[in-house]
Parts: sequence; structure tokens; C-alpha cells
Amino acid sequence: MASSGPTTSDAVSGRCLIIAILVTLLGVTGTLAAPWARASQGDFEARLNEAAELNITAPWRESQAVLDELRPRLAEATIEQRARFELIEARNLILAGDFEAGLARIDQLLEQPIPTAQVLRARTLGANAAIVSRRYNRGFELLNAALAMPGLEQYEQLASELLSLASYAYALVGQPELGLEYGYRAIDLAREHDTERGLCVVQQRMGFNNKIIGRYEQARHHYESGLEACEDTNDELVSGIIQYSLADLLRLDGDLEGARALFEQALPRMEATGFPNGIAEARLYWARLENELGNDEKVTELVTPALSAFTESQAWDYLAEAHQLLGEVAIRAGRHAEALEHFEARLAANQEFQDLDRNRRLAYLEVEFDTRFKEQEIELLREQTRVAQLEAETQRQNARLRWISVIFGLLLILALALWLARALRERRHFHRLSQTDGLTELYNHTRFFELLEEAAARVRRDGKELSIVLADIDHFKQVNDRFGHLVGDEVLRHTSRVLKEVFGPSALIGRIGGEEFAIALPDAGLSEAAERVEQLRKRLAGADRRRTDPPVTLSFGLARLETGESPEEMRIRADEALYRAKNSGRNRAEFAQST
Ligand SMILES: Nc1nc2c(ncn2[C@@H]2O[C@H](COP(=O)(O)OP(=O)(O)OP(=O)(O)O)[C@@H](O)[C@H]2O)c(=O)[nH]1
Repeated sequence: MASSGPTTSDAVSGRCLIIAILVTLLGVTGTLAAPWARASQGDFEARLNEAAELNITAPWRESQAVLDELRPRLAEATIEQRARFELIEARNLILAGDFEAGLARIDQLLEQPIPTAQVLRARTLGANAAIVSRRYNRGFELLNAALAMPGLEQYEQLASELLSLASYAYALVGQPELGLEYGYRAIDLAREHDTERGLCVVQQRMGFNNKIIGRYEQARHHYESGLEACEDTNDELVSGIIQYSLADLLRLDGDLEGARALFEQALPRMEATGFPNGIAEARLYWARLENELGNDEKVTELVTPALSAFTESQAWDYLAEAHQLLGEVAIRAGRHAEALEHFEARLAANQEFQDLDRNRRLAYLEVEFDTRFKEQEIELLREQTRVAQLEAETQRQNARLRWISVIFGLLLILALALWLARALRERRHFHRLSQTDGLTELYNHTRFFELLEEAAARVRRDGKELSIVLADIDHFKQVNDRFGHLVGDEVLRHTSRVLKEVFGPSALIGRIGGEEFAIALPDAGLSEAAERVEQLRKRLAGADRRRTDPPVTLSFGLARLETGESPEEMRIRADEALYRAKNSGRNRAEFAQST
């Protein structure tokens, strides 16, 4: 006889409940059991590990007995050990069906400063327990907080358990693809770190995920792999879950005898764990099969004891399905009043389930929305930080550029200043060259007569005197011829120096020809000029003359600027006087004739 049980959605969601509880418990227990190797660190540690191990392999009461024995010694425990103790106990409370107390214990633990691994453990266990007990907001909050923990994958088995929980939770709220994605990550992690227990848990969840989206072949494959891993780790709980889940798959596949054989193994196994929700789920699954086979008595026998467990754990979908089955049995037996009661109970349970399902999706969406919103906020903040960094970098570059420009500008100004100073120096040099005679550094011909003009104008204006002396070295050609031009040059320079010394700074002295000099004496008359000439002759002939110097004499022509006379006219007269001095035997001075 065909079953007309609850909707597929009801059945699927109901199945989740038991699986989730079992897997939660399994996950935490598995993690806690891991530090067996540290038993030698002390009796407390060893007993704590024993309690954790018992949580996997025995009914929860056995591990709780160990915890109760350890409780008086909690004061000597480390923070980490206390956290593990609390987590095992919280898990036991949940296994015993007291979700509220279990979750309160986890919340308390999360408020304390505990190692990161314990935080991850507590969040994973809390998320699972909250989701299983219909506290979806809290469940997804804890799940997302755990998933957001940095460096998650370094926690290996813990991370694998968390990802497998995420896999289950997302499948539960209608996101099976996301669930599969998390599941594959969890499988990879479990394989990578060779954790059989992790593999056992995640394969079971992946079996569930595939089953609810109708991929029975894949579901079966995951369940079978999971069963192998679970048997290896003596995990009675998950082994039992997988067995009755596989049996349900066989039923769906039409292998009813195979399914029954598996149920016969799974139910006693579940009963041995003492976990009421798991036992009730196994009974319901089996009852589906017996309903299909028309074994009404067996259906009643299986389902009736499960009703209270479903009601207590608010597994409304399962409860609805159970009442549906019992209602059908009652109809077939002609007990119509009883059937009506069951169908009414089914309707009520379905109503509860619809509310629950809506709440579940809403909770997921709220947390998901909140998370996405926060992610967007974080992304926005990151973007703002990036922009600020870019701006700061741009400002730094601008400041650098400004400095470079300033330095470059200063260097340019300096180079220009140097170049200008050099140009000015050169200009002054060339200017001086253009006015002086390079050999003697006396005024050259042009400059001398310019200055003479100016001096003449000045003395005329001031009503003072001005005399001029033309001096020409005697027989200079012979000096050159006898001693060479270099000596001749030296004679010219020496003569110039003596001229300057004798006539003093007020006199204008110029070299106006090869060996011919002109001296203008402002404010001086002929007698003073003659006196100086005499001094000069003595100096050249006497004291100043070195023994190696060739004998040098000069002939002089002296003239005084007459009233109304131009400097040129004065010069001509002085020239004539010089000519006379030369002709009169040289080495002498002649006065120019007055006009
Ligand atoms: N070493 C040297 N010789 C110069 C320079 N300028 C002109 N002389 C020489 O001066 C000599 C001038 O010779 P002259 O004009 O014959 O005159 P002098 O030999 O002095 O004879 P008198 O003037 O008649 O006494 C020439 O031999 C020129 O070569 C010069 O700058 N350096």
C-alpha cells in the first residue's frame, strides 16, 4: 500500500533536524577527542580527553559521568581545558535535548577570553545547536561569525566541521548549491589533513545535500564514503544516521528489502546512542518503508514512540508526517475518528512547520542581508582607504615635485648667477684689456688720450695747470737686438713700474707706442714735471738698475697746457721737444716751446 505522507519539503526539512543535531554533536566531540595524545600531561587532561572520546563512541551520559567526576578539580585546569570541559558539557546538554541550557553555556563561554580555536569550536557547536533548535537568527549569526574568522583553514578539522555545517545550513534554507560548495571545501580540507572523523561528518552532510536536490546517486556515494570513515572512527552516532539515510535512499530506489535490512541495523545502533531525536528520525524513515509495504502494525509500532520526541524538539515536519502515516493506518483499519484526529494533528503540525520554515528563511535572509550589507560597507571603507592612500601618495609626490622644482630652480638661479658673475668678470677683463696695454698694464694709446681730454677739461674748468711728458727709450732696437725681445719686454715692464712709482697715482700714464710713454700730470706745472723726470732718470740709471739689466736711458719732451690750447696741440709741442731731445744726443729732457 502506497504511503501518502507529508510533502517532500516537509520530509526533507524534517530529516535535517536529526542529522543536524547528530552532526553537531559529532563535530564537537571529534574535535575535543583529538588531544588524546596529550594524556601524559596529567591525569586531568587524560580524563578530559576520555570524556571527549566517549562523546563520540558512547551515549552522552558516559562522558557526562567523567565530567562530573572532574568538576571538583576544575580550579586546577588551564583556560583551554576549562573551555573544552564547558564545550563537552554544552554538547551533552544539547544531546540530552536541553538546547536552551546548552546554548546558554556556549554564549557564556564566548564572553570569556578563550583561545581562538575554542572560539571557533564554540561558534560551530552553537550555530549547529541553534539551527537545529529553530533559533535561526542566532544560528546564522554564529555560523557567519565563525566563517568570517581569519585564517580559518589553519584549524584543519575544526574548519572542516564548520564548512560542513555551513554546507548543511545553506542547504536547509534553500541554497543547496552554496551548500555543496562549502561541502566540497570541507571534504578537501578533511582529506588534506587526513581526518577520518571530519570526512565522516562532511560526507554525511553532502549525502543529505544531494538527497534534498534529488541527486540520489551522488547522495548514495557520499553516504557510502562517509559510512566507511565513520566506522573507522567508531562513530556510532553518524554511522547510524548514515545507515538509516541510506536505507531511505534504497526505499526511494525501490530496493525495499535492502532498505529494511539496513533499518534493522540502524535503529538498534541509534538506540544505543541514547539520542532521542536520532532514534525518532530512524523510526519515521523506517515507517515510510513499512507504510509502502502495507505493514500497518509495524508502522504504528515504529511511529508512536517517536511522536513525543518530535513534539519536544518541535520537529513539526516530522510530526506532520508521523500523524499522516498513523491517520492512513487508522483509515485502513476503519477507525475514522482516530484518523480524523491524526489528520487534524497533521494540519496543525504543518501549520507550525510553515511558520518555522518561513522564520528559517527569513532569519537566513536577514543575517545574509546584514552580512552582505556589512561586506559592502567594509568594501566601501576599503575603497575609501585606498582613495585616501592614493591621495596621500599623490600629495607626497606633489611635495617631492615641488621640492625638486625648488631645488632645480635654485640650482638654475645659482648657475645663472655664476654664469653672470663670470660674464661680468670677463666683460670687465675685456673692458680693461680694451683700455690697457697688456704688457705693461699702463693705459693704451686710445685710453690715455681720452683721459687726457677729460683731465684737460677738468683743469681748465678748475683754472689749474696740466703738464705732459713724452718719454721714449733710447736705442731700444739695440736692446732687442743684443738681448732679445724677452729682455726688451722686461725692460718695457720695468720702465713702466718705475714710471708709476715716480709719477704717483695722480698721474695718467700710458704706453702710446712701442717704446714710447706719455705721462699727464694734472695740477702740475713744467718745473714739477721736470723734477719728476729727473728723479726717473736717476732711478733708471742708478738704484733701481740691476747689474744684469741692460743700460736704459730715455729722452723726454715736456709741455704745459697753454690757455686755449687743445691737448692734441700740447702733445704735438711735446713731441717736437722729444724730437729735439733725441737729436741733441738722447738721455735728456727738452721743454716745448710756448705757443
Ligand atoms: N721687445 C720689444 N720691442 C719692441 C716693442 N715695441 C716696439 N719694439 C721695438 O722697439 C724698437 C724701436 O726702434 P726704433 O724706432 O728704431 O727706435 P730706437 O731703436 O729706440 O731708437 P731711438 O728711438 O731713435 O733711440 C723696434 O726695434 C721695435 O721692434 C715691444 O713691445 N717689445
